[in-house]
Amino acid sequence: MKLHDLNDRTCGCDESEGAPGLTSLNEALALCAAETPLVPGVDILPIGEALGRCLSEPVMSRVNVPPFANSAVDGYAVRCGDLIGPGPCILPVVDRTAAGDAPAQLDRIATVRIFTGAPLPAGANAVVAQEHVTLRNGIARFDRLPTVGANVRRAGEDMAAGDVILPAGRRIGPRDIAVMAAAGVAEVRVRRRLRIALLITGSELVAPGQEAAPGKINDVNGPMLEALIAQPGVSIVEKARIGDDLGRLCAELERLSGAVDLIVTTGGVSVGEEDYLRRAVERIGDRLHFAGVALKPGKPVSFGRIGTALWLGLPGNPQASFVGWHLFGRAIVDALQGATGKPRKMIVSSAVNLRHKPGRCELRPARLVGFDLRGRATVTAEAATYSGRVSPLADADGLLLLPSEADQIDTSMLLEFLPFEES
Ligand SMILES: Nc1nc2c(c(=O)[nH]1)N[C@H]1C(S)=C(S)[C@@H](COP(=O)(O)OP(=O)(O)OC[C@H]3O[C@@H](n4cnc5c(N)ncnc54)[C@H](O)[C@@H]3O)O[C@H]1N2
Ligand code: MOO
Repeated sequence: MKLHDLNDRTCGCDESEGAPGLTSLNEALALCAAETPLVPGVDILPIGEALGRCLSEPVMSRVNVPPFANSAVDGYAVRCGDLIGPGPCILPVVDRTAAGDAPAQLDRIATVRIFTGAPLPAGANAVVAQEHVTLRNGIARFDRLPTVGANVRRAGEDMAAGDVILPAGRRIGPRDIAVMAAAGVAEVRVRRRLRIALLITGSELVAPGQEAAPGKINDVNGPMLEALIAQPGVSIVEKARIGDDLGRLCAELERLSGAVDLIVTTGGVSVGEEDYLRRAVERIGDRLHFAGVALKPGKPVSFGRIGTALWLGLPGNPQASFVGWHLFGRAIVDALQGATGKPRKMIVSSAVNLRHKPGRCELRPARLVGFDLRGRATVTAEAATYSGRVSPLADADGLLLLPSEADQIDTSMLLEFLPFEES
């Protein structure tokens, strides 16, 4: 990956001084949560098809887990009350029980040969592991007396029938599927699939691989956002690339607003004469919740409503578009689905001193490089953020938050870091 000239200033991010007229990052995130309605409607899915979907109601265990007391080891089931004195204990083996068998009976001074997972014989209350037992002519002998419950997995010790095992709003992961399978849950109710439209604007754009005439560039945001948005529970039902034309944009936004839950646009959201998105939403939309955030990159990011559809206007610069989706797009998707989980966050320190211009929070692609003397993760980042550059994204493990008021970031400061979930 090429090293960038640290002194070059071609980004445009710092064109307006400070943050006049911009909404703070926290306020913008609060508006995303407050102004996003929960989508109506649920799907009922087999648990094996529910990965990544969001529970619309709590899930309860249908059974006790385990459903019956069973042995945690291969060994010999005993009744502790039979075993008195210092030992050794000498007991006849009167039965044999394996996983899947119906429970045996232990109703006399004896032992039952038992295997891991087999139901504990009625009357037995402990299992002696076979490593501590010698067996000769059907007689088991062991020296150490077991305590009541030794090597026994009690019925319901993991989960009890009726227990809430997963809360509403949980985004289902592989571990949740394990818990539901154990609890005898076959199907779950999850929020219905979101319908998202992706509209990439810019007269300069061509599809990657297509011959680019002078003045044209490859569309980065289209393929990048398709990959970022494509999650279980979300369908991109419309995607289009259109030129900078106010009339066409208005018509397209109006059409899409009746068909989807969320319209995501990129480009054309800043202050230039060819930037039509805000004007289009002001003309045909119902609300503009914010237009511009004290954030770098991503300053022009905007959020509003057109009819029943939400609109997220991401900037054209690819790094700004990426950060805008990471912060606001994911928050809006979570709110539409009623997801209660919070994005993962780490506290790190920078392995190198960094400079930052006060006024806007900055989210700079950064790489995890090791640990400091206190065991805290350390990161390195480029000396500046260039929102038009794409290559720093591939090198990064996450986004490092440089607080808006800080001008110097030194290696002793604690910083927030948002790790990427995908590899
Ligand atoms: N006078 C000012 N100019 C700019 C300001 C400002 O405050 N005052 N803000 C700058 C910031 S910050 C950003 S970010 C950009 C965002 O502008 P837009 O959202 O209107 O985006 P465009 O002007 O359409 O494009 C910006 C840039 O990105 C390239 N681009 C656009 N779409 C794509 C795509 N799909 N794939 C790859 N590259 C794309 C486009 O060609 C431009 O170079 O505005 C600054 N200007
Ligand atoms: O270049 Mo701008 O700050 O949004 O990304």
